[in-house]
Amino acid sequence: MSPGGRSADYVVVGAGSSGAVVASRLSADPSRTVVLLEAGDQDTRPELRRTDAASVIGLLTSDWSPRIDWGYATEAEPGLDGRVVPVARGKVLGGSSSVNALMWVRGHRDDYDRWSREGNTGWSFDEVLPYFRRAENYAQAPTGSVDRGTRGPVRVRDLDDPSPVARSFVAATRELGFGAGAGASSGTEGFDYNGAQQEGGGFFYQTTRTPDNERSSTASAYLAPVADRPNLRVEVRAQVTRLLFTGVRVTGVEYVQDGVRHTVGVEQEAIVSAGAFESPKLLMLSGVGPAAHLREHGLPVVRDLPGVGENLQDHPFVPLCHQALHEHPAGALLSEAGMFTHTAAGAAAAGFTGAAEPGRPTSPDLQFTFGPIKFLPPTASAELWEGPGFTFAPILLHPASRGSVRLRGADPADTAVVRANYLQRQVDVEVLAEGLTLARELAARTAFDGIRGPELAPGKAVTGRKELRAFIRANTSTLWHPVGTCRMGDDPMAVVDAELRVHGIDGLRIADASIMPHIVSGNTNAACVMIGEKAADLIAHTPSPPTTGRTS
Ligand SMILES: Cc1cc2nc3c(=O)[nH]c(=O)nc-3n(C[C@H](O)[C@H](O)[C@H](O)COP(=O)(O)OP(=O)(O)OC[C@H]3O[C@@H](n4cnc5c(N)ncnc54)[C@H](O)[C@@H]3O)c2cc1C
Repeated sequence: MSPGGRSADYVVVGAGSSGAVVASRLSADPSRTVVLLEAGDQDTRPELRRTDAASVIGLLTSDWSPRIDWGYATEAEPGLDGRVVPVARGKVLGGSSSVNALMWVRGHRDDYDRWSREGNTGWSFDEVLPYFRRAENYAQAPTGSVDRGTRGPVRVRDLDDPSPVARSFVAATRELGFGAGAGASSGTEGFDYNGAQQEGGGFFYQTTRTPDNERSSTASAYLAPVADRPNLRVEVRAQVTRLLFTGVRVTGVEYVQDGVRHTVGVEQEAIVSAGAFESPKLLMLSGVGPAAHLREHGLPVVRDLPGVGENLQDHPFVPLCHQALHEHPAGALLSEAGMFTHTAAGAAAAGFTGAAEPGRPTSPDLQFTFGPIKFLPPTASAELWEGPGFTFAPILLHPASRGSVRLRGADPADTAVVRANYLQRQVDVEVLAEGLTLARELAARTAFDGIRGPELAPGKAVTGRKELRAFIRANTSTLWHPVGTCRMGDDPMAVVDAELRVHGIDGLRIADASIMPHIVSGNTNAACVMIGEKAADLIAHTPSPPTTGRTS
């Protein structure tokens, strides 16, 4: 049946980093019909295409930002002195890849090997590498680097002209003895964190910038070039409100577009790619989730899956901001340089998810992003914002804390209740405290002589461990990387199996950030694109899958 009809072979929910990839790849075979339903609008607003730091900040701060964002915020966070933390989520074609900060980071080899060690067959680094490669089109494939994709849809570039202050950051990492890593490339000045060794410091790949300096979101990379496919129908302003079942098989999808309710039949499979908040919310609204919670909201239970909405992980960070002594050129990226390393606190707590964990994680637990802009706490006085500055942002890569996503009610228009539980576990505070100390050591290097003004935040009064901890709890926020809420695995709390099929349900997969068992070591967009690529392959090679046989 044509995708313009009342049903399609595949219905994909959400055109973000993963969903746009799934729909594009599946519809490459003209014998398959694909409908892609996106709650947001077209990505035609010019600001969504621009890549300079000011435009990227504008996506979050303009008066029109609410039109391209879901408006999510956490509940009052106990670990953050009761603060509520806004968590941006793109609501537009391309999803969060249309609004993100453009850094392209694959993560560490061990991130994926760990998923595989835990029983997720097919997800080791060597097995996911072909999907990163399939996605990537590196403008300058680094010499000496491990497998780099050069023909994929997503354009990835070296930072052509880093700002002088970002160069100071990289020089400071060298002064402190953080190397360039193995497989060093020239383009990134000796730092290929997407190569054989992630540990080290250098400039970020300009994730997804095209030669004409436009954002390469999954909408522009994967959907725009195939817009004329007759077997692919893309609907925008189409918010999916419910999956429709016959028994435990998904047979349709209900959505509301411009106030009108529609349904589309599912001949083969529905693929939910609505992101780490909206995917579990949609499952729960459809009767798949923790039974008691669904009943609490008067929802019929199709399948009791207690893990739906659990295991929420994110990347919290805390800023260390300096005044600059003189004006410096605006950066090309919001964060131009960075570093990946290990902390003593993290090492001491390694295996923090339990002694039974098969193999301890070996990937870095601390990332820095460094930007040629001021990033100050919301409480900072107006005069601190005056004049130029630069910011170190230590990021907690592997939080021990876990949060959750729950329904606010049975109305699909409500955002979900997000309890991130940031810094619930003390070790998370300790890793960030080490990060601030390391940031101060970097800022003190000769590389910053001549540009280093006073430290504005935390400020020189905040020195002892106790004061640093208090600063961290008062000022930590998110890098907008929520994952893990429909976790892949084969235990009672897992939601999907290693082929991304929802346990106990037929004709339904999830493909997005929510399937990650553990968050990856770095910004999460590339991993989500990889998940979309791999999902499409799993679906294309698997005839309509039977029930997995797992009981809830
Ligand atoms: C401000 C910001 C900056 C970031 N910076 C970076 C960065 O520099 N580098 C990096 O690697 N990562 C970055 N990230 C994170 C990265 O972009 C995300 O992890 C990734 O895009 C998530 O992909 P996803 O497919 O899981 O979800 P999304 O890309 O968010 O896609 C979900 C899509 O589903 C749609 N949707 C949701 N519910 C429904 C529904 N019911 N019906 C229909 N459609 C629905 C949404 O509108 C959205 O389009 C950033 C994120 C943000 C928000």
